[in-house]
Amino acid sequence: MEAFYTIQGEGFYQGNAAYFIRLGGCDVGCHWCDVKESWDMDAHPKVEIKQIVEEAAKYPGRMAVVTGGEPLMHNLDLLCETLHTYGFRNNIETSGAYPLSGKWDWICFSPKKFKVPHQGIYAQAHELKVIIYNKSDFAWAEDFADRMNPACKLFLQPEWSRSKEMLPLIVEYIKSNPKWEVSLQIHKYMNIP
Ligand SMILES: C[S@@+](CC[C@H](N)C(=O)[O-])C[C@H]1O[C@@H](n2cnc3c(N)ncnc32)[C@H](O)[C@@H]1O
Ligand SMILES: Nc1nc2[nH]cc(C(=O)O)c2c(=O)[nH]1
Ligand code: SF4
Ligand SMILES: [Mg+2]
Repeated sequence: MEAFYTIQGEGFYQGNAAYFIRLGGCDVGCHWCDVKESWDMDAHPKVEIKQIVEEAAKYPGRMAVVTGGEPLMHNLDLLCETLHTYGFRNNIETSGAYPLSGKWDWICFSPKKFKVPHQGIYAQAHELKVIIYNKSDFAWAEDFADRMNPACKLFLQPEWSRSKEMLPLIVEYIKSNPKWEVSLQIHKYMNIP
């Protein structure tokens, strides 16, 4: 759908330069999704993998973030292989709704109520990032935290339109449950992609 060099605004690598590759297509249907224009897979032209990676390699950063849409609706083996050949570190943002493909250096799993995650993701994710839309989402987040590998980083991220209401709750929650960290979508505050 699009590709751009920016600063990772979320999660563990927040603040680091990264080349984002956003793949078209998602059928998860989050009503608050901030890239609904990505949902229709057919609305976005197909681009050669080599062309995408050669463009990425023009920038000095060597961290790639593959996102979407739901990137795992595509088989990502060849994209990952090509990125690695060019010296990239491969990170993915996924809802976990489809089986994993590709070789990943970092997997950010952001589960959704609207489509159950695939079992394989729990052992493999490096980061769990739960979106907090209302108060009941804290208990929902804990349920996922229990299923993750013990080394998995845990983040709570306010749903953007609900930040004003949810942030004070997130702050208090993390003070009481310090295994969690906050993730704020800092790119939106900086007005960058
Ligand atoms: C647009 S999604 C694409 C990747 C994948 N479909 C997923 O949901 O993880 C990228 C990240 O943005 C988060 N996100 C999407 N809309 C958001 C919103 N309105 N507020 C906060 N986070 C949001 C998702 O939870 C996910 O972690
Ligand atoms: N700067 C920036 N950081 C991000 N982290 C995850 C994003 C995504 O949409 O997957 C994203 C994004 O769209 N922009
Ligand atoms: S899974 Fe990701 S891309 Fe799909 S609707 Fe939800 S937030 Fe948007
Ligand atoms: Mg985004």
